[in-house]
Amino acid sequence: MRTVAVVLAGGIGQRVGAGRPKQLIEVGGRPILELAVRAFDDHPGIAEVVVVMAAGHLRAAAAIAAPFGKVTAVIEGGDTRTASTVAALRVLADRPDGTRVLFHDAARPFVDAAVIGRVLDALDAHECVAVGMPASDTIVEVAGGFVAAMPPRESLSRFQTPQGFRLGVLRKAYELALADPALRATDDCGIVHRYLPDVPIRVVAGSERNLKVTHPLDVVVAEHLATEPLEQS
Ligand SMILES: Nc1ccn([C@@H]2O[C@H](COP(=O)(O)OP(=O)(O)OP(=O)(O)O)[C@@H](O)[C@H]2O)c(=O)n1
Ligand SMILES: C[C@](O)(CO)[C@H](O)COP(=O)(O)O
Repeated sequence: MRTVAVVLAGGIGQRVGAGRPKQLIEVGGRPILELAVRAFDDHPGIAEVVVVMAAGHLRAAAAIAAPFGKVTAVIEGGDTRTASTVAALRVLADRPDGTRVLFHDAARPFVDAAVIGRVLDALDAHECVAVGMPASDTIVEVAGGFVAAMPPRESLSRFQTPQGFRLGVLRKAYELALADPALRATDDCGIVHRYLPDVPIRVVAGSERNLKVTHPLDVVVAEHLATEPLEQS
């Protein structure tokens, strides 16, 4: 079954504050968006790439995507990451439920073939796959300025992307989510977990290099990684 990668670049990068979407910033001389698209275009397990771009920047995204033979569409995203995923699901409306689809943050330019490969392998046996890394800080739940819960650190995982799905499962989860006026989510596995709780979500290992460029400091780290790659971990 054909596998489609969706590169979500619909955000405006408010926290980085570069005055333009952070995925257009260059690290190591290449736009962050280009690096993310390249990772999927290069991967032999990916047949097609869809780019979801922030409104007002489609021309820039199309120019970046033009050299990549697997890119079939560059579309406009929505106001939230969730709305951008929905825009991609619309473009994929005619695809069979069994289609495998990977959703990736454009803001993670250093995703590599090994991580993508682990997601693809896990999708052979599972309908929903997340990428996680062990927590290194102690993470607590805080309510009203006080610690409310301290889950054991060994049970916690920091999610990265790509997140992989059988298209039919993600469609169903989003159908239920969009009917919920209280819908709030920070990722697509979260939508499946909340609205289709019986669907197991397999977690495979990510990589420390697969960081998300979120704050100005991350741009500095990304520039360093782009020019002086560290040992893979
Ligand atoms: N409306 C949105 C918001 C986010 N994203 C994408 O989802 C990924 C993770 O989002 P985030 O890091 O929050 O990016 P921004 O929304 O751009 O950042 P900020 O919240 O600081 O504005 C990014 O690749 C971003 O482009 C998207 O496709 N559509
Ligand atoms: C999907 C994600 O990258 C998993 O860690 C994360 O939830 C995205 O969050 P953001 O606030 O949209 O950057």
